[in-house]
Amino acid sequence: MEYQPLAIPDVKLITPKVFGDERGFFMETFRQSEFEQYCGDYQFVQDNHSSSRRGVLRGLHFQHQKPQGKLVRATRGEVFDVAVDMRQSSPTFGQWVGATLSETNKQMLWVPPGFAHGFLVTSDTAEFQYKCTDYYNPGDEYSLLWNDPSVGIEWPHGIEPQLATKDAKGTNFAETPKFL
Ligand SMILES: Cc1cn([C@H]2C[C@H](O)[C@@H](COP(=O)(O)OP(=O)(O)O[C@H]3O[C@@H](C)C(=O)[C@@H](O)[C@H]3O)O2)c(=O)[nH]c1=O
Repeated sequence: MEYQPLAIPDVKLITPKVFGDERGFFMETFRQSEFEQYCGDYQFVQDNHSSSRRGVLRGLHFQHQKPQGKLVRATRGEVFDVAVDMRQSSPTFGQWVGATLSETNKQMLWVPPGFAHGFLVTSDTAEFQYKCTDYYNPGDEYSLLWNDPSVGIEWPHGIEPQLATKDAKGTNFAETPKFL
Protein backbone atom coordinates (compact mmCIF):
# COMPACT_ATOMS: atom_id res chain seq x y z
CA MET A 1 0.00 0.00 0.00
CA GLU A 2 1.14 3.55 -0.69
CA TYR A 3 0.49 6.29 1.87
CA GLN A 4 0.48 9.75 0.31
CA PRO A 5 0.26 12.84 2.55
CA LEU A 6 -2.15 15.41 1.12
CA ALA A 7 -1.96 19.23 1.36
CA ILE A 8 -2.93 18.70 5.01
CA PRO A 9 -0.14 16.20 5.64
CA ASP A 10 -1.83 14.37 8.53
CA VAL A 11 -4.51 13.28 6.05
CA LYS A 12 -3.23 10.36 3.98
CA LEU A 13 -4.46 9.05 0.64
CA ILE A 14 -3.86 5.31 0.69
CA THR A 15 -3.54 3.33 -2.52
CA PRO A 16 -3.72 -0.44 -2.08
CA LYS A 17 -1.78 -2.93 -4.18
CA VAL A 18 -4.39 -4.73 -6.24
CA PHE A 19 -3.67 -8.26 -7.50
CA GLY A 20 -5.91 -9.03 -10.44
CA ASP A 21 -6.20 -12.47 -12.00
CA GLU A 22 -8.73 -14.51 -13.97
CA ARG A 23 -10.84 -14.94 -10.82
CA GLY A 24 -11.12 -11.25 -10.04
CA PHE A 25 -8.87 -9.31 -7.67
CA PHE A 26 -7.37 -9.41 -4.20
CA MET A 27 -6.16 -6.51 -2.07
CA GLU A 28 -5.25 -5.86 1.52
CA THR A 29 -7.39 -3.04 2.93
CA PHE A 30 -5.69 -2.60 6.31
CA ARG A 31 -2.34 -3.65 7.73
CA GLN A 32 -1.68 -2.51 11.32
CA SER A 33 2.14 -2.34 11.12
CA GLU A 34 2.16 -0.15 7.98
CA PHE A 35 -0.70 1.95 9.19
CA GLU A 36 1.17 2.66 12.45
CA GLN A 37 4.30 3.65 10.52
CA TYR A 38 2.59 6.12 8.18
CA CYS A 39 -0.50 7.29 10.06
CA GLY A 40 0.21 6.75 13.76
CA ASP A 41 -0.59 4.43 16.63
CA TYR A 42 -4.38 4.12 16.59
CA GLN A 43 -6.72 1.26 17.48
CA PHE A 44 -9.93 0.82 15.53
CA VAL A 45 -13.01 -0.16 17.55
CA GLN A 46 -15.95 0.24 15.15
CA ASP A 47 -16.59 -0.50 11.44
CA ASN A 48 -19.40 1.25 9.54
CA HIS A 49 -21.13 0.79 6.18
CA SER A 50 -23.62 3.16 4.52
CA SER A 51 -25.33 3.29 1.15
CA SER A 52 -26.44 6.52 -0.51
CA ARG A 53 -27.95 7.75 -3.75
CA ARG A 54 -26.33 10.22 -6.14
CA GLY A 55 -26.28 13.73 -4.70
CA VAL A 56 -26.44 12.65 -1.05
CA LEU A 57 -24.01 14.67 1.03
CA ARG A 58 -23.30 13.25 4.50
CA GLY A 59 -21.42 15.55 6.86
CA LEU A 60 -19.40 17.30 7.78
CA HIS A 61 -19.33 15.35 11.04
CA PHE A 62 -17.09 15.00 14.06
CA GLN A 63 -17.27 14.09 17.73
CA HIS A 64 -15.74 16.56 20.17
CA GLN A 65 -15.28 14.78 23.53
CA LYS A 66 -14.34 11.44 21.97
CA PRO A 67 -13.04 12.34 18.49
CA GLN A 68 -12.92 9.57 15.92
CA GLY A 69 -10.16 8.91 13.41
CA LYS A 70 -11.69 7.38 10.28
CA LEU A 71 -10.20 5.13 7.60
CA VAL A 72 -12.69 5.47 4.77
CA ARG A 73 -13.32 4.04 1.29
CA ALA A 74 -16.03 3.57 -1.33
CA THR A 75 -16.67 -0.10 -2.06
CA ARG A 76 -19.33 0.65 -4.67
CA GLY A 77 -19.64 3.72 -6.88
CA GLU A 78 -17.80 6.99 -6.29
CA VAL A 79 -17.72 9.78 -3.71
CA PHE A 80 -15.89 13.04 -3.24
CA ASP A 81 -14.56 12.78 0.30
CA VAL A 82 -13.57 15.82 2.38
CA ALA A 83 -11.73 16.47 5.65
CA VAL A 84 -11.61 19.87 7.40
CA ASP A 85 -8.92 20.56 9.99
CA MET A 86 -10.63 21.67 13.24
CA ARG A 87 -7.42 21.67 15.34
CA GLN A 88 -6.58 25.20 16.47
CA SER A 89 -2.92 24.37 17.09
CA SER A 90 -2.48 22.99 13.57
CA PRO A 91 -0.67 24.95 10.83
CA THR A 92 -3.51 23.87 8.51
CA PHE A 93 -6.34 24.89 10.91
CA GLY A 94 -9.51 25.71 8.95
CA GLN A 95 -8.22 24.22 5.70
CA TRP A 96 -9.81 21.36 3.80
CA VAL A 97 -8.64 18.54 1.56
CA GLY A 98 -10.68 16.32 -0.74
CA ALA A 99 -10.18 13.15 -2.74
CA THR A 100 -12.27 11.08 -5.13
CA LEU A 101 -12.66 7.59 -3.69
CA SER A 102 -14.22 4.93 -5.85
CA GLU A 103 -14.87 1.29 -6.45
CA THR A 104 -12.48 1.66 -9.41
CA ASN A 105 -9.50 3.45 -7.84
CA LYS A 106 -9.98 1.55 -4.54
CA GLN A 107 -8.23 4.38 -2.69
CA MET A 108 -8.79 5.08 1.00
CA LEU A 109 -8.50 8.23 3.06
CA TRP A 110 -7.14 8.40 6.60
CA VAL A 111 -8.90 11.23 8.43
CA PRO A 112 -7.33 11.66 11.89
CA PRO A 113 -9.21 12.68 15.04
CA GLY A 114 -9.75 16.46 15.09
CA PHE A 115 -11.20 16.72 11.58
CA ALA A 116 -14.74 17.24 10.34
CA HIS A 117 -15.50 14.65 7.66
CA GLY A 118 -18.07 14.27 4.93
CA PHE A 119 -18.67 13.08 1.39
CA LEU A 120 -20.80 13.72 -1.68
CA VAL A 121 -21.99 10.80 -3.80
CA THR A 122 -21.10 11.35 -7.46
CA SER A 123 -22.24 7.97 -8.87
CA ASP A 124 -25.81 6.58 -9.08
CA THR A 125 -25.32 4.92 -5.72
CA ALA A 126 -22.33 4.52 -3.42
CA GLU A 127 -21.51 2.12 -0.64
CA PHE A 128 -19.16 3.66 1.89
CA GLN A 129 -17.23 1.65 4.46
CA TYR A 130 -14.96 2.89 7.22
CA LYS A 131 -13.15 2.01 10.38
CA CYS A 132 -13.32 4.32 13.43
CA THR A 133 -10.93 4.78 16.35
CA ASP A 134 -13.71 5.51 18.84
CA TYR A 135 -17.31 4.53 19.37
CA TYR A 136 -20.28 6.46 17.99
CA ASN A 137 -21.68 8.84 20.59
CA PRO A 138 -24.66 10.77 19.15
CA GLY A 139 -24.71 13.31 22.01
CA ASP A 140 -21.17 14.35 21.11
CA GLU A 141 -21.74 14.77 17.36
CA TYR A 142 -21.40 18.09 15.53
CA SER A 143 -22.15 19.02 11.95
CA LEU A 144 -20.08 21.68 10.22
CA LEU A 145 -22.03 23.32 7.40
CA TRP A 146 -20.92 21.85 4.07
CA ASN A 147 -20.94 25.15 2.16
CA ASP A 148 -19.57 27.65 4.66
CA PRO A 149 -17.72 30.15 2.45
CA SER A 150 -15.09 30.68 5.15
CA VAL A 151 -13.98 27.07 4.59
CA GLY A 152 -14.62 27.21 0.84
CA ILE A 153 -14.83 23.54 -0.07
CA GLU A 154 -14.88 23.06 -3.83
CA TRP A 155 -17.47 20.32 -4.20
CA PRO A 156 -17.90 18.69 -7.62
CA HIS A 157 -20.06 20.87 -9.89
CA GLY A 158 -23.42 19.93 -11.40
CA ILE A 159 -24.78 17.94 -8.44
CA GLU A 160 -27.45 19.38 -6.14
CA PRO A 161 -26.52 18.12 -2.64
CA GLN A 162 -29.22 16.32 -0.64
CA LEU A 163 -28.72 16.63 3.08
CA ALA A 164 -30.23 15.21 6.26
CA THR A 165 -32.02 17.90 8.29
CA LYS A 166 -29.29 17.89 10.92
CA ASP A 167 -26.64 18.56 8.25
CA ALA A 168 -28.71 21.24 6.49
CA LYS A 169 -28.83 22.93 9.91
CA GLY A 170 -25.10 22.52 10.47
CA THR A 171 -23.14 25.37 12.00
CA ASN A 172 -20.68 27.70 10.33
CA PHE A 173 -16.99 27.18 11.01
CA ALA A 174 -16.85 30.17 13.38
CA GLU A 175 -19.72 28.79 15.54
CA THR A 176 -18.55 25.17 15.57
CA PRO A 177 -16.49 23.79 18.48
CA LYS A 178 -12.80 23.33 17.76
CA PHE A 179 -9.99 21.19 19.11
CA LEU A 180 -7.01 22.69 20.96
C1 LIG B 1 -22.70 7.17 12.57
C2 LIG B 1 -23.62 6.15 13.27
C3 LIG B 1 -25.00 6.21 13.13
N1 LIG B 1 -25.79 5.32 13.76
C4 LIG B 1 -27.26 5.44 13.57
C5 LIG B 1 -27.86 6.72 14.08
C6 LIG B 1 -28.92 7.08 13.07
O1 LIG B 1 -30.17 6.55 13.48
C7 LIG B 1 -28.51 6.37 11.80
C8 LIG B 1 -27.97 7.34 10.75
O2 LIG B 1 -26.95 8.12 11.38
P1 LIG B 1 -26.31 9.40 10.68
O3 LIG B 1 -27.39 10.17 10.03
O4 LIG B 1 -25.48 10.10 11.70
O5 LIG B 1 -25.38 8.73 9.57
P2 LIG B 1 -24.29 9.45 8.66
O6 LIG B 1 -24.80 10.78 8.24
O7 LIG B 1 -23.89 8.50 7.61
O8 LIG B 1 -23.09 9.68 9.68
C9 LIG B 1 -21.77 9.47 9.28
O9 LIG B 1 -21.41 10.49 8.36
C10 LIG B 1 -20.06 10.44 7.91
C11 LIG B 1 -19.83 11.63 7.02
C12 LIG B 1 -19.08 10.31 9.00
O10 LIG B 1 -18.00 10.90 9.01
C13 LIG B 1 -19.44 9.34 10.08
O11 LIG B 1 -18.57 9.46 11.20
C14 LIG B 1 -20.87 9.49 10.51
O12 LIG B 1 -21.03 10.71 11.21
O13 LIG B 1 -27.52 5.42 12.16
C15 LIG B 1 -25.28 4.35 14.55
O14 LIG B 1 -26.02 3.53 15.14
N2 LIG B 1 -23.92 4.25 14.70
C16 LIG B 1 -23.07 5.13 14.08
O15 LIG B 1 -21.81 5.01 14.23
